[in-house]
Amino acid sequence: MAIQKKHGKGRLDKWYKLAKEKGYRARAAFKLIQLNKKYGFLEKSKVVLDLCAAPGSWCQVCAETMPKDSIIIGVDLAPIKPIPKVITFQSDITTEKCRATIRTHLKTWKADCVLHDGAPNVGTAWVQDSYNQAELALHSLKLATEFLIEGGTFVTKVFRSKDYNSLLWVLNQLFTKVEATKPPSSRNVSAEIFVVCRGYKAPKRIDPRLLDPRSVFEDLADPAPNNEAKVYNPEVKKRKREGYEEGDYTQYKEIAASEFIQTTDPLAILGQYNRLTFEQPKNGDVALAALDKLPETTQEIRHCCADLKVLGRKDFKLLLKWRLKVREIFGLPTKKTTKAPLVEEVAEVENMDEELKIQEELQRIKDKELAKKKKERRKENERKHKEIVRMQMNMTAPMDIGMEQEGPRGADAMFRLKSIDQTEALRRIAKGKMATITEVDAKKDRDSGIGSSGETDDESDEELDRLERELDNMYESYKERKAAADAKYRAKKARKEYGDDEWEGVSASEKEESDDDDEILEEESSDDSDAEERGDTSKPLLRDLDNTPQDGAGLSKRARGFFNQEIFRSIPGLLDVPEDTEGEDEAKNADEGAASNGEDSDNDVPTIEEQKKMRKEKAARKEKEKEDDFEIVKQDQDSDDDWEEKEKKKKTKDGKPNIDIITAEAMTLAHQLARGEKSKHDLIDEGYNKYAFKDRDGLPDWFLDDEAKHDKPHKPITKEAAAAIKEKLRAYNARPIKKVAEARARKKLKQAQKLEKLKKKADLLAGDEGMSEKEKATSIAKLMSAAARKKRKPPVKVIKATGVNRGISGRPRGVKGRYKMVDPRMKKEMRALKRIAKKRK
Ligand SMILES: C[S@@+](CC[C@H](N)C(=O)[O-])C[C@H]1O[C@@H](n2cnc3c(N)ncnc32)[C@H](O)[C@@H]1O
Repeated sequence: MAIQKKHGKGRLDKWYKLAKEKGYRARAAFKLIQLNKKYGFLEKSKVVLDLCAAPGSWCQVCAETMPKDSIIIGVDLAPIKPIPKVITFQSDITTEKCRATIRTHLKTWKADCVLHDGAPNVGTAWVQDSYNQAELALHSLKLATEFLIEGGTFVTKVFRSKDYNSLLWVLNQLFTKVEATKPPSSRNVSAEIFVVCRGYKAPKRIDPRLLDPRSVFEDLADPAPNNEAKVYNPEVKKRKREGYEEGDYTQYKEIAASEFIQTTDPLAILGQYNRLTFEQPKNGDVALAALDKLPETTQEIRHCCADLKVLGRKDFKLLLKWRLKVREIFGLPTKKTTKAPLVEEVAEVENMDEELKIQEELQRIKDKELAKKKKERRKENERKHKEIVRMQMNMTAPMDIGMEQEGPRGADAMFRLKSIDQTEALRRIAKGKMATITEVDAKKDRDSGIGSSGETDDESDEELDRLERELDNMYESYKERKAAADAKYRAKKARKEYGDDEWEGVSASEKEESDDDDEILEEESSDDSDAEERGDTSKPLLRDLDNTPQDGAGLSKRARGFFNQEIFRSIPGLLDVPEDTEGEDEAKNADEGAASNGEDSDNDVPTIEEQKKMRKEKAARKEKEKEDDFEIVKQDQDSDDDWEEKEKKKKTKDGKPNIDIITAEAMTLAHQLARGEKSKHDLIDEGYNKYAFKDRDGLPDWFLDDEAKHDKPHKPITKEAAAAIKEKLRAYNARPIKKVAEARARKKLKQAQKLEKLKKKADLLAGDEGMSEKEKATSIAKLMSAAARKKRKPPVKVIKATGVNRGISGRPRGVKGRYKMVDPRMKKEMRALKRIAKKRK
């Protein structure tokens, strides 16, 4: 992962730009906005105390969000430029003077909310920084306990350090709800976190120790380090997210090798140190010298001692064995020597040795296998990473990734029957229940294989999951980068998010959804028939959110909305809602067909051809019926919120429907429907295509996106439809742009206002009894001519770019109105141009 810079351009992120745009004094404003969005404490507050408020962006947010005439008090060590409706002053929040000043401002009022975003001077050691932050937070809490109203809210910033839990404990004693959260605008690289405490308990007496940093943050004994884990899992390195332990600030440590031999806890040394040294200390170490000369201290052992942090399990074992051997030579007690006196026990030790040997051999084989697998995985990772990078550089399309996999018959193939061979699932599939193998089944199946250990499978699963997640993340960041650079892509994405993509007939995904629903319904109807008998039809999971009845004809919501337009109402057979009778009819037809066929009577399921034929016959019958009868079109019950749909349905003045067809495909379809070349049944038939039954479950986004780009139905376009759309677009483009239209409208409005004024003045003059008719006429004429006179624009001032004005950018000092800067160069060029023009004449 790239390390985010904490300085320079790294700091100027989108929140910084947004803050500049919105006029906030710091990007921190968005932290409060986001916290308030989540918890909504500002809207209901009348008095807010902002501790450590400079430069004042939180105060700005408070002034914007809180009710009118609220009291906002901001205090900081640094001066705060005045903010309307906010009282600010300079003080240290840890002092008594600050407390007294707040009291004078608040008088008898209590604060509904106390905010604290203080940050002491950071840049010293991490431990010190985090402690100072926690201490400052505790000071702010102390002020909060004095000024906060019962039930009030306290928001504070803290660092995730070892003091964090102590602070949280204290907060929990004083508030009913304490939640820690990190708003999205807070940088990920920052250890800061915000704690929002709601419901101040306002106890009558607070134990002073609760707010005293010395007693709250007093050191607890560190738990014993797990050196065994450090030694035997050297690859898994724990990051020091909580900073370094007290007194343990250096990262590199070494110790004499003789210490390792003599210690009773060798694992502790292997876990904590970087190197075992053979260098003699100033005053000399006999044991170390002897150790250095021993033949057991081989070159390999020396290599291992040189850097303990790079050693693996095997190397550590080698060092431990070496230690035991040397201890024996030096006559130091070992397990063997302590057990030596008993003859029977010696025999036991030998036995253990043999077992140990076998175990070691097994371990060696296992290690070898693991190393091989690891190497393969690393290679695969590197290859995938390369591909992603290539894709991000637009050197390859996302679809190329994964092409080298073994395809539909490979080990990971979706339809591989081998993997379900030994499970229940195969039997269930054979029975026709279309059961799928669950993850658990599959896992069990894999783990039960002889010789394959569960641990290895789990590991590879985890690795695969990790890889997939990594791929997904990379694709997400690729999309973000593309969106940042490409406005069209952004617009497309936004359209997709709001489900406002171009209309494409019966969309595959919607179809898929409805198919899924059907599946569930089928299953439930078989299993849950009791519920149906009870009349219990409530199935909340399957409820349509917009409460519009499903037409059951397989049309998507967008398609239904399209066909709901007035123009299609007159087309018979398009909007009729298929009722349950349709199913019954079909069943009847099927029965009839079966009866007439005679030999097929056992087989209840008609073939696809038969179904199509039946559907056509039924459509013809219905058409005939409708020709005879009046057709009753069901009115949609629009909800009030559905104003967009209502607007669409509104007719224009001349009674024509207000339809907006924007694609050539939709126009072609509209033409075909209007001419009767296509019927509803044709549309339903077309809906059953290869795109409608695609299984997209579990497929990665990059793959689905790429599929969606290329693998979609091609709808026909006619020449006339294309021409009609072209004409429509031309008309759209001929309209003036919004700005021009607005400017024109403004001009018109001004003129109308002027005219209105003139009229009033003329009326007054006309009604003036002290004036003769002639005088009235002349003064009205004067008024009119004055109004008609155009205001003369003041002339443009010419300023010489010499003297104090030489090389300045922007308006020269003391110049008002329009101006033009000229310099000798410009003068000369103008003259030259004039000369040339004269010569040409
Ligand atoms: C991150 S800034 C606050 C930003 C502020 N919330 C805003 O929205 O503009 C942290 C502030 O804490 C202030 N500060 C640190 N220690 C303080 C103390 N003991 N008393 C008052 N202010 C302090 C610093 O002066 C600094 O301005």
